[in-house]
Amino acid sequence: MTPRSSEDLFALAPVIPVVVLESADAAVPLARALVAGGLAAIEVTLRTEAALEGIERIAAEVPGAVVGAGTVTSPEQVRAAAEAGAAFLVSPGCTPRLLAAMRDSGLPALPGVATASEALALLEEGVSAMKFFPAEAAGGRAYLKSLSGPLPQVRFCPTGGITPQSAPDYLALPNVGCVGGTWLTPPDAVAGGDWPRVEELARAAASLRPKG
Ligand SMILES: O=C(O)C(=O)C[C@H](O)[C@H](O)COP(=O)(O)O
Repeated sequence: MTPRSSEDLFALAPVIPVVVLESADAAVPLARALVAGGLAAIEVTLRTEAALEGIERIAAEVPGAVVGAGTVTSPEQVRAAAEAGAAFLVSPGCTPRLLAAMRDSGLPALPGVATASEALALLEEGVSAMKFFPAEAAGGRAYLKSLSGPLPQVRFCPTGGITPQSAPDYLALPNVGCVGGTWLTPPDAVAGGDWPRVEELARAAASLRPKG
């Protein structure tokens, strides 16, 4: 399924795995393991040299995967990600230039915010789905719960410091669409090609439910 909106992304799974690829060769088996475990949406961060090629390979070779680009911080990166075949975009923060480029790409996006003012600025632009980053460091679940009072129309994907233990508490909030995290792809498992372990972690994450 190709997500047409950020709400579509939220509907794919309770967790978006955030993936740091040191080698493009790991991209396809890693994505296959995540999809086999039940996590279709995969965010490949543009923090490494291998990221764009990894996105390209996943988009071309892994049916069922919805691969997006994370750590998008410039209009140039938006264009490169779209060219590589990214199906969605995620950024840690947002600026007017970055938002304009995201819009121009036509791809669903989760621009990052960490405060009420930043969320209001995006709302003024008609954006109501956002990444909340860095979730734990910026105030965590309590902070997001506080935002749901004055800004009930915003839905967040909190990311940054989230664990399988804390994810169900976040998912229980009315303003959380899904959560993001790197715990699905431990660096040693990826480096060692331990795809069964990645699939197992994905399966556990795909079955996470809101607490309470
Ligand atoms: O800059 C970005 O857009 C990122 O990709 C930041 C990541 O969302 C966090 O680094 C997640 O990392 P964990 O806290 O290990 O789950």
